[in-house]
Amino acid sequence: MQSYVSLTLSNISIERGERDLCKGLSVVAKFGRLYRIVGENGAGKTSLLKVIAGLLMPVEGEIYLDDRAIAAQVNPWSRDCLYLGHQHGVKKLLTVEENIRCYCPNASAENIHKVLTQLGLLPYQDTSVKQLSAGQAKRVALSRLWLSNQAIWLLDEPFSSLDMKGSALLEEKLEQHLGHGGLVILTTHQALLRVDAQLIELTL
Ligand SMILES: Nc1ncnc2c1ncn2[C@@H]1O[C@H](COP(=O)(O)OP(=O)(O)OP(=O)(O)O)[C@@H](O)[C@H]1O
Repeated sequence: MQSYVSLTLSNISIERGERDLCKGLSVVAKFGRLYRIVGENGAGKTSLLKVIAGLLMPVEGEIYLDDRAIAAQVNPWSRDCLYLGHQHGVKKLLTVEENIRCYCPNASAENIHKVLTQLGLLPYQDTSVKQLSAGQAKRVALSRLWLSNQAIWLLDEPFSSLDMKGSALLEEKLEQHLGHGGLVILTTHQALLRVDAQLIELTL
């Protein structure tokens, strides 16, 4: 994993469907910390995550990784940034293991076994995702975090559908990522029990 100091959102304005979602938002997000985007339904939390992920263009503003504008990055942004949207992003007709192999084609059999064990998915390794519960399918989607090399995790509602054990497991993983110098920016309607969150408030 590459090491960085900060991700800076500078004067970001986002508009969707001719509605302003945020105007002139500036945040310096430090690596090693977790940022939680807060705001009511429709405030623009998902939209802001998509802007940071490079999936949506802001009407103005710039994003910098340390002192380099992301647009000017030589390496693809995906090398540093893992975005998990609140759609599961799992292929329902594939098995659990096939999904994980799609996400991480270079993962060793040993690592995949480890991740399946940690996420309680080992008994479902060869089961197609369409036969899983919502929480189990969410665990498949989240397996990317266990195999990720990216420093920046952008997570839209990562706790949704997870039971208490799954939520604790995910928080532990986030804590570990921060401890390794990673940066997490997420949305969640759930209280975080283990990790301190800095808030990015979206209010217009
Ligand atoms: N594809 C789209 N085209 C036009 N407008 C959109 C589109 N997607 C979302 N919007 C609008 O953008 C606004 C912000 O949506 P967004 O999903 O970012 O909010 P949110 O804060 O994540 O909401 P929630 O808490 O309900 O998940 C909403 O008013 C929504 O109607």
